[in-house]
Amino acid sequence: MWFQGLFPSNMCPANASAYTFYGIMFDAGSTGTRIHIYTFVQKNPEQLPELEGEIFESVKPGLSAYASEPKKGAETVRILLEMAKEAVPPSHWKKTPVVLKATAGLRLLSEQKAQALLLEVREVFEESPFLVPDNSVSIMDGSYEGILAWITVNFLTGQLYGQNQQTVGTLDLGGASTQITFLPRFEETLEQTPVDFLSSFEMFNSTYKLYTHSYLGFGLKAARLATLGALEIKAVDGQMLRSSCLPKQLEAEWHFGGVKYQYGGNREGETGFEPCYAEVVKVVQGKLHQPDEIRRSSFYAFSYYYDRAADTNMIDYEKGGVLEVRDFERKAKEVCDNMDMYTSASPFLCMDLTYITALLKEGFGFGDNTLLQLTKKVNNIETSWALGATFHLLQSLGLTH
Ligand SMILES: O=c1[nH]cnc2c1ncn2[C@@H]1O[C@H](COP(=O)(O)OP(=O)(O)O)[C@@H](O)[C@H]1O
Ligand SMILES: [Ca+2]
Repeated sequence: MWFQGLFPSNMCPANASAYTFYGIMFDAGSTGTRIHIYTFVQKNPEQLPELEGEIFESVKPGLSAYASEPKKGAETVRILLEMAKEAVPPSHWKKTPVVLKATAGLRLLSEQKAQALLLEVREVFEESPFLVPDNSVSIMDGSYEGILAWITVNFLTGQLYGQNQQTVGTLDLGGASTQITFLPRFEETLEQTPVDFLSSFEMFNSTYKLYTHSYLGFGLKAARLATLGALEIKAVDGQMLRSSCLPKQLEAEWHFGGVKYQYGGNREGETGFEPCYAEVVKVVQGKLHQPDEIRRSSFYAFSYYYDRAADTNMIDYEKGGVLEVRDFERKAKEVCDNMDMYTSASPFLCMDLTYITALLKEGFGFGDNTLLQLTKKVNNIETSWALGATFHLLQSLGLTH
């Protein structure tokens, strides 16, 4: 494969006859739309390209918030695409591919609304000076989301080439869905796993049989709605949704996926970690497959795992850090049992930390001492499925020279 030798550029000597090319990947997530502009350098025709850098920008809200105004949604993509015109020299525009992949936010919309949004985005792409491959705007299959993020992290950490490959599992917690992906080490894991949780993938001349699954409706924001009971009632407008995970006196409004929700604390009843955990655990208990082997492995965790760990100073916002699963529980207790002290943060902080704890322990079945490597960037590249997707794209287009 062409990117067999695609090493971080600091590993190879500079060469005067270097050839640079680019790839543009849009991540249309449920909470925001992001552009990743990757630069690759081919030092000479015999060598394979290297990843040189990334330009990253994002806007909020995500495309699904424009379900009823698809043209307005596509405008957000146009604005981000303007950045690509700055980043990529005009001489390269025509051969630089641009692709958008949407995730859980669009998966949850009606087919008609999702297609209307994708159509408008496609028009924005067609009007741009970039290369628009077939199928350049689509909703990505959930299993690819996990696989491609796994490829990104294991590529960036150097586990997909060289000797002593020790791949790491990945945990992604989005707004509407969540993914778990790892390379099973034990035969029993393969035997005990439903077939649709296993995916073979070829990369860097090796075939990896990965365990991967995307749980739709188990992202952090979808879980808030499930905890509040918003998914069980038909007309949410005007209904006050209450939870013991929210500050007692709180009453507020929240817009998500084009719907307005009113929510508040348990004025009369209990508040705090214990009643909150009891509420939240119902959302995950018995709903997820629990592979035994993950109790003995460590995982890279990003997206909302990272954000909430950083919000509560468990890790450094820039550098990330290593936590145990029990650290999320400890912090959830601290926040939920002292909600008055955390009034400046999001009113959902207690619920979010409690959900992360319940998802990890009761959902996936992680042990209290499972290690989580919280990571936002490796070598200054975002840990996102977008890089894995770009490798795949460039390979399919044969864009190596
Ligand atoms: O490239 C990225 N860099 C940093 N954070 C990202 C990136 N992509 C997604 N995220 C994080 O993912 C979370 C939102 O998930 P998203 O909007 O992608 O929902 P979804 O995956 O359920 O569609 C946020 O924590 C956001 O910071
Ligand atoms: Ca995502």
